[in-house]
Amino acid sequence: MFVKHGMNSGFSSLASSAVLRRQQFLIRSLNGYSVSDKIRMEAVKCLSGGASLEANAESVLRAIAPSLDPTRHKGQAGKIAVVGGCREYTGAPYFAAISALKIGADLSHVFCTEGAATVIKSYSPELIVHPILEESYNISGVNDEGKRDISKKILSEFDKWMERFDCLVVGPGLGRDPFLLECVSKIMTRARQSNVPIVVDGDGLFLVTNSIELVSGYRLAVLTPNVNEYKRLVQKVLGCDVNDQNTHGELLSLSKQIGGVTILRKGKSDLISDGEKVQSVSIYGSPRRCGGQGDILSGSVAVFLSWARQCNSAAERESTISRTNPTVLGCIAGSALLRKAAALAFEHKKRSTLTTDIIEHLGQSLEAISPVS
Ligand SMILES: NC(=O)C1=CN([C@@H]2O[C@H](COP(=O)(O)OP(=O)(O)OC[C@H]3O[C@@H](n4cnc5c(N)ncnc54)[C@H](O)[C@@H]3O)[C@@H](O)[C@H]2O)[C@@H](O)CC1
Ligand SMILES: Nc1ncnc2c1ncn2[C@@H]1O[C@H](COP(=O)(O)OP(=O)(O)OP(=O)(O)O)[C@@H](O)[C@H]1O
Ligand SMILES: [Mg+2]
Repeated sequence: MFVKHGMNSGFSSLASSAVLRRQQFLIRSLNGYSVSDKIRMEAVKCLSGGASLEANAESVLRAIAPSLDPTRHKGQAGKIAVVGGCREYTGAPYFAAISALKIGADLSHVFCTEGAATVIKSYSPELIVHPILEESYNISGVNDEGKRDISKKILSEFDKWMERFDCLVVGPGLGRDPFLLECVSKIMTRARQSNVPIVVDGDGLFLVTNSIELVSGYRLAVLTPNVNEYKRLVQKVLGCDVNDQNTHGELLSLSKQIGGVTILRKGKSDLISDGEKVQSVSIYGSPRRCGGQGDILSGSVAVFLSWARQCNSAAERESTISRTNPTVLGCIAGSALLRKAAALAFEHKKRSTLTTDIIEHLGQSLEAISPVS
């Protein structure tokens, strides 16, 4: 009994000293004010825009990063699921899922095809991999009724887990197989019914561009298009070609047209809009354009938006922030972190910088912005 009591008080003093150290750091970096007020004011400033469109991305990240409090249990820092991984692609879902863990999520799942599952598991024992998706080539002899049964089984397997997730990332390395995409549409519909946020990337954007109703009007959806994916989205939704003379107006219209879905348009500067305003993140990144950086971003946005949602409910209870959009905060923080990590990786590896090198710098970049103590 005595020992147990001693351990508890040891833990709580450890907890309070860690919290104290974090608060002291924040006070030093924010010059005065009450720490929580100032952090939230910074976050509000970032959302309310002001003269500059450039988001105060590092402040946003600091505002939403949870402290590493020993009283918290496994899962509270985020449970993320990536839906992706097929015959062609195993790297993309791995990059997204492992990035979520490296940033601080507690659990990261991958839902993929059976063939991809073995490969993804072999990359990392940290990931929880569910080999549930099917591609047409694998069920070529199956009739329509059999396909409906397979589809139902996939959905019920996914349903067992879905309520546990703080965010889904749909699309990295998903492929474009029609049967697989039809099943993923149903997964997205279920997630939406349960109010689980969805980050849509890669081939998920191919799916959504052709079936915009999957996300239309869903305020917990984030689309992260690259140059090609954006072009296709604009053509389909706005019915015109991309207009580089009206970048911000076009992004605003696109988001509004899809019912206020948050869009992160990747490029030289990342542009973010939820139809209300446009924010940009232009922190210097890397001149290397190796494949997979977008996958890091989608996994990161999933974690940060989950953290921002937790933050929001605490803030709302205190009536400090009345209008904050966690999906926008998540995008700003994700973009800033990826760019910072890419810059660090490039400093070391120069022309040979690869996505795995950037992932290795996520922790160091996060620590530089929001130190643990
Ligand atoms: N290692 C992996 O497994 C990777 C898989 N990926 C997956 O690959 C699938 C297809 O994604 P993609 O990004 O290739 O699809 P896109 O439709 O964006 O790209 C198709 C082609 O367009 C070209 N392109 C890309 N950026 C361009 C630019 N800025 N200007 C002009 N042309 C450009 C590229 O040569 C690419 O082959 C997705 O599921 C994605 O997640 C990628 O994430 C990359 C890494
Ligand atoms: N021209 C650029 N200059 C600087 N940074 C860029 C540029 N283009 C993209 N980026 C950065 O790289 C990140 C990934 O964007 P990219 O366009 O490569 O995505 P993607 O094509 O979806 O990547 P992936 O290969 O993972 O699918 C963006 O968040 C952005 O910060
Ligand atoms: Mg991509």
